[in-house]
Amino acid sequence: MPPLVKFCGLTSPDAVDAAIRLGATHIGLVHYEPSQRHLDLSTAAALRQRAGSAVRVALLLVNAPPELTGKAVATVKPDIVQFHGSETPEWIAAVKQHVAIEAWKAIGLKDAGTLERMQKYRGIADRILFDAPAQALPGGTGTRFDWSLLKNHRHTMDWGIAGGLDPDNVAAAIAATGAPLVDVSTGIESAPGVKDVDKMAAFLKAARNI
Ligand SMILES: O=C(O)c1ccccc1N[C@@H]1O[C@H](COP(=O)(O)O)[C@@H](O)[C@H]1O
Repeated sequence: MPPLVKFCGLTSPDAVDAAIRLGATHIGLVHYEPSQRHLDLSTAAALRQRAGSAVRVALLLVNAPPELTGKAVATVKPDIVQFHGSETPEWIAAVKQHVAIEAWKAIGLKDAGTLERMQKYRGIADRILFDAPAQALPGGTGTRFDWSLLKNHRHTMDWGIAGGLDPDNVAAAIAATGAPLVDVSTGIESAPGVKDVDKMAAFLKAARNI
């Protein structure tokens, strides 16, 4: 079964069209002001509408307060909210009580202890996205984590990997981890926030031809 492929941090209609044409299964829109891929809610809503049902759309939020989370979901109408900050299971459960939405939780994978601690998201997050531990920003930095940490891990939740993936390393990352979903942002850009269609195509080819 080829892995699901999510292109995150799309900022333009052209990038959305290319992701769909090339066959990505998911796209991500970032609403987080410090990010170079930040979209205001009306721009995110327009890109989400453009995607229609051709791909699943994730809205990435970082520690957004409840009112903002509600407003963002109501405005953008994503299929998924990707919580990419330090949101607790209680936080995500509270959001899900108000809005029926698929919730992904990004986890900065530092060591084996992280794999134990993240069990508290079981039954609350619909997918865990393993990423590199937070740097200056909590994600989107092109930083890898140690893939070998997942080698013998028995997964108890749906999951995927992110963090420093690119067309040259994604096949090795899938081989090392067995990831059913790969998520990339920096690795398919020509400049921060600008997606490169050739890199998007190369990433999909590498992820699917293993
Ligand atoms: O893209 C961002 O700017 C961003 C900001 C804050 C949190 C997460 C962010 N991006 C997500 O981080 C992972 C890994 O990205 P990369 O491939 O290493 O650049 C991915 O899910 C991005 O969408």
